[in-house]
Amino acid sequence: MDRRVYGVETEFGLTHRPETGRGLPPDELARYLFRPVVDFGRSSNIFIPNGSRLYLDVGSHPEYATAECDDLIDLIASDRAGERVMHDLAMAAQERIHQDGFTGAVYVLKNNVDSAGNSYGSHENYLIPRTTHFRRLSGILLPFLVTRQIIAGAGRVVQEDDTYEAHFAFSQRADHMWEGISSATTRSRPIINTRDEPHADAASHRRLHVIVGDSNMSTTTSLLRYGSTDLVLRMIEAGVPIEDFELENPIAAIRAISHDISGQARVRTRTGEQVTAINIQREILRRVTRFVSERGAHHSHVDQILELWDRTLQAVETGEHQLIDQEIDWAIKKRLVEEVSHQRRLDLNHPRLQQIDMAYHDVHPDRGLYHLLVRRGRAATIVSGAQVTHAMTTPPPTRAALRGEFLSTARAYGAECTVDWVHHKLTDRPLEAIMVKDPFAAKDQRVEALLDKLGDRSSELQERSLEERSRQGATLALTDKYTRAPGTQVPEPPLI
Ligand SMILES: Nc1ncnc2c1ncn2[C@@H]1O[C@H](COP(=O)(O)OP(=O)(O)OP(=O)(O)O)[C@@H](O)[C@H]1O
Ligand SMILES: [Mg+2]
Repeated sequence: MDRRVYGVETEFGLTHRPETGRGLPPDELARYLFRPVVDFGRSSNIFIPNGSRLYLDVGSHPEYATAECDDLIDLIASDRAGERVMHDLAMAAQERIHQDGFTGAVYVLKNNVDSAGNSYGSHENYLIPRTTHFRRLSGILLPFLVTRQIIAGAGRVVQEDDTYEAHFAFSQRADHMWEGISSATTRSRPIINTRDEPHADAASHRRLHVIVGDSNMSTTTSLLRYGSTDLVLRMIEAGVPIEDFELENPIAAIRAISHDISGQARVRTRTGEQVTAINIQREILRRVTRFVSERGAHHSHVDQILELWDRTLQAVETGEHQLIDQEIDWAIKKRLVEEVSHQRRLDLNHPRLQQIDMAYHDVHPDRGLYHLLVRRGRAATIVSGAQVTHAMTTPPPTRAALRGEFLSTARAYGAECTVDWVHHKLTDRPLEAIMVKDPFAAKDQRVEALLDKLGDRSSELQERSLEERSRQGATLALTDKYTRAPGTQVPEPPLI
């Protein structure tokens, strides 16, 4: 596929640390956090004007699912916008918590394990053609995903326990995966989830749901993670033959690889060969590079992705982690941990280093250590603050644009509506509900016609400025795009 739709869902860790005593229980804290969401959308599971979804499940890990993006930079900006939304909500929650007589700070962490050892995810979605043979796809993709952590892991300080000495690992999520492929997400945690909900025309497409990744702070790591996966998928879709690396036990392999930062951990393929993650990644990169040189780059970041991919493998192979310690999360974090451990003479088991690991993922722009490193010029980034602000209010030019416009217009006219990834419905006009199966469709005449029934939009609606919107709500993402000109009449809905 030349164009692909991508989406990322991120679950966040949430904690309250009061000045003394115990923090608020997680579910209560989550309710504080989501109060502005419920005020805005009358539910804790809503789509917002930028086309994304904000969601609080029964647990206490709030989720932000980006709108459908057809460009990697849009995807990364949209994911970052989710962090900013969570941060804004946390600050508003903190203020109300203080008003209610509690002390302390609210922390939102974009990581994958909390201090009690619970894991939460960062799920990737890729639109793929239905014609791709799924067995072949998973045969190639699984070894790629099992080993992808060496190029895109978030890094983790592992403390000594019954199994391990204290050490630094590639991934946070690797120890929490239980199956290679299955249709369940929560109980068994497969690497690839096969639940078939395409949010597209099921006759022609599937939505590939990858739930193995670590949440990334670094935007360059994100580019490598999504960009490399997209390239591997393209090669599979084109039917390019690739060496069979199917692993005998993908789950044992993912753990063994994570816990050996030298990249030398050997894992067995189904054919009995012993290979390292570097062997597998090198071979895949070689094939992808040849594929690109034969067919050309399909977007402007391909060269950057291939260069960073190669350099990251070289860093692992040689142990020269400084080659990537501004661009790849695990290496950025490892350098930081090593510096602190050296300066303060702490061994890796020291709780302070666990705190550093967590603080790396703090989404707070002043307090979070990843953000601090960016400010000090020690971590590279490819998405600007302005791009993130834009993504908070503006959907990418895909079906998300339709959803955003639909929501914003209905809100301006005070018309109740419901949307999901494919449906658009005005509550008062249920028979006119519109289904948009094409995730690339940024325009749809039927949606336009339905909105036209609300009024003469071009003369009655006024777009509000960013300044005006930033004064309105707890977060820019939960503000209205339009105001309605005074005196505008809203037409009566049809009698049904
Ligand atoms: N046709 C599509 N192809 C690929 N990605 C899509 C498509 N349609 C939507 N997406 C993306 O898929 C993600 C769906 O997130 P959502 O959390 O709603 O799904 P889910 O994980 O299947 O559901 P849940 O979290 O309720 O279990 C979003 O990031 C969205 O942008
Ligand atoms: Mg989800």
